[in-house]
Amino acid sequence: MGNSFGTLFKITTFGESHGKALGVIIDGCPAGLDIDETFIQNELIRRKPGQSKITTQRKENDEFEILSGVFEGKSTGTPISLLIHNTDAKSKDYSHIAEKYRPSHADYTYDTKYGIRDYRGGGRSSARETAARVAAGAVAKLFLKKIGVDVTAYVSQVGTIQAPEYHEMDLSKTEDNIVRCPDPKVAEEMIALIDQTRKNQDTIGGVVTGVIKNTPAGLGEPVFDKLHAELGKAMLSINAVKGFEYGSGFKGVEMYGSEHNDLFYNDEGKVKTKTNHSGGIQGGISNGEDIYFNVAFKPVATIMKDQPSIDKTGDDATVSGKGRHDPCVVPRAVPIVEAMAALVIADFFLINKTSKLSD
Ligand SMILES: Cc1cc2nc3c(=O)[nH]c(=O)nc-3n(C[C@H](O)[C@H](O)[C@H](O)COP(=O)(O)O)c2cc1C
Ligand SMILES: C=C(O[C@@H]1CC(C(=O)O)=C[C@@H](OP(=O)(O)O)[C@H]1O)C(=O)O
Repeated sequence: MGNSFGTLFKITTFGESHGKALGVIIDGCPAGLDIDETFIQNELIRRKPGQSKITTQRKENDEFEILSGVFEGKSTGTPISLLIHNTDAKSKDYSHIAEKYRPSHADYTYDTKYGIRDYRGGGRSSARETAARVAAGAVAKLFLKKIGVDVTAYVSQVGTIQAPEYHEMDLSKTEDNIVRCPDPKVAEEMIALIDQTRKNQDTIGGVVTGVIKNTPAGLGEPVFDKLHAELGKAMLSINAVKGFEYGSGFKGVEMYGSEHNDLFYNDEGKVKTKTNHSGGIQGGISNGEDIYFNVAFKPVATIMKDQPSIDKTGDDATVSGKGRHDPCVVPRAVPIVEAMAALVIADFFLINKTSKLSD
């Protein structure tokens, strides 16, 4: 609850957007894992702010320091703690929201719950916190690499502009453009739309699709902690997320059972299905097919225009758009979605180790 996530591969994050630093404690990473710091840094670079004209202009390098849990390049089985300093906060630009509530951000709800709010940027509610998740997710990815599981994500929609289905594109091209859509033509249209929206002092939403390949069959709990339920929780815990669907998702309701059922066949001794409307999960448990899912992100709340709102006393107030903000979150949300997915799969992999005598 609160600041922690996971059962056996557990993380706790800490820190605020304009505080001294933020970080994560990873508790449960098995000992003996090679902790490739260059890989972790690259994942943080993929998420960091200030990377292109279609992201927030705050410039953080997001360099990290490991404080514990790693010895001679390997995890020791003790908690791994990892710190990222904030170096470009410019907190004075945010005093205008000390007493006023930005529509659709977390200002009002934080004040209501705690009676005190770090108004510098979004404080704890800022997606800056997700840097810590990406660092932890990178460690989970290193663990998953060992067992051959591959977690990727890409931008599949911005506004009404949509990319083709994931199997119709080369996902290795996702990092080739600043919006992180593997289809170069669609990517260009998405970038133009985000850029125009930014110039209009507005923001826009989008969808990130996650694809997990080579998951062993059998991960996930059969009742409450189903694999898709945990993936859904992980994704819905990311800032600005409004929807989660996996496999055929909401579109599946338009099909008949005869079309929707994934027919089994024997592929030289391996059980496979001819279609994958199940999204690689049946009964809450992975079946070995690709796991794929969509995560919907709303348009960013802080827009660069004046908007009517109220202040702390309930009086009418105008909130002006100040500070440095993303015009659309999805390009930078890609590594966050991957990180959260990797944490869920790593966690279930450890949990599964205790579910069968023969393992
Ligand atoms: C990668 C990423 C970047 C974001 N950047 C901004 C931003 O610059 N400005 C903003 O107002 N919200 C931004 N958000 C969304 C807010 O953090 C989020 O709307 C806020 O915490 C309120 O939570 P909610 O939208 O989930 O209700 C971003 C979200 C993500 C995932
Ligand atoms: C700094 C980052 O993105 C921030 C996410 C964010 C928000 O409200 O979510 C608001 C902006 O920053 P601040 O907290 O200063 O208002 C973004 O720049 C980051 O992701 O590292």
